[in-house]
Amino acid sequence: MATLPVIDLAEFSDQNQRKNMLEASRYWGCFRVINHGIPGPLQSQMKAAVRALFNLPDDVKRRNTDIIYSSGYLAPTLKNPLYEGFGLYDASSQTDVDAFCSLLDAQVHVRETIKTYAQKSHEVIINIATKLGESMDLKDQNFGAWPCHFRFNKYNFAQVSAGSNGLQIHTDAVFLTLLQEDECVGGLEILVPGSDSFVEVDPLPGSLLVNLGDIAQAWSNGLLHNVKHRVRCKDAIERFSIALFLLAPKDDKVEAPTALVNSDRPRMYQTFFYNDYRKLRFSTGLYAGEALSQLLM
Ligand SMILES: O=C(O)CCC(=O)C(=O)O
Ligand SMILES: [Fe+2]
Repeated sequence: MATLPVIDLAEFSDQNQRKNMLEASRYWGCFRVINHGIPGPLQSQMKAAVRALFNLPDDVKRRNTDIIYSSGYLAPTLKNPLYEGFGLYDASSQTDVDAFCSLLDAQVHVRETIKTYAQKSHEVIINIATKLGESMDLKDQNFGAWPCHFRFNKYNFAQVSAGSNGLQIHTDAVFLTLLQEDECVGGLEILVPGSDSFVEVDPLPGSLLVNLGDIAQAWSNGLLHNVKHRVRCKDAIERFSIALFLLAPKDDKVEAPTALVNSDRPRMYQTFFYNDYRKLRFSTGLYAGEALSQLLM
């Protein structure tokens, strides 16, 4: 099991927290946060709300269609039979969150929970992005304007699937992910950097996991690490997780700020558009960060 660095967001005046966050982001591409501001009861209510959505009839679920490339409902497929997911774009907009709930005829308490959770988790992800920016001496980034995508994941694990992947090895095609894992069912594994071994991520109840994705790697000019991870089925038990993704700059243009480019660290990636990058990943089937190498200078 990997013991990931734990960052206390309430103690950020302590320089060590800042240093630890940057170190974890550069090495693991992943860390935990505690004292993040999402109360435990809201986390439980959100999980119950997500369960309720997965219990909807199939034709209702399919109303959750794509807004940006591959952002909507994903039914289990032959290739990925254990996985099912809802997607909500743009989770930073209460209007969009409302529209998603209306499409699915969500009950009042489900709608209220999703709206509150979206608002709170958006505050948390912006707080983390801002602190990460500051740890790289970038003070003028308006992460609050960057679009967000919610994904609710369900893994239909059964005895016969033990040992197989619920979610194949991938990097997240985003800047940051804020993940509420299943507090009871493990299975998330991350690749130890520079090796081919996976380690299970140790659960820490009440905490949230932060992953850095491909956009963090490209936008930081290669400073931040896009963690490779997967979900394995261990037991015959349904697993749920809730991921909020901070995607990319508002104008869709991914380009390292000039402060992160210098003669020792020349610009690594061509400027590209985020939506094109999503399409590139899906069209090439390269889900574990390899598509980024096609954008190297
Ligand atoms: O379910 C999990 O724990 C991980 C989900 C994940 O990796 C993702 O949604 O990108
Ligand atoms: Fe992921």
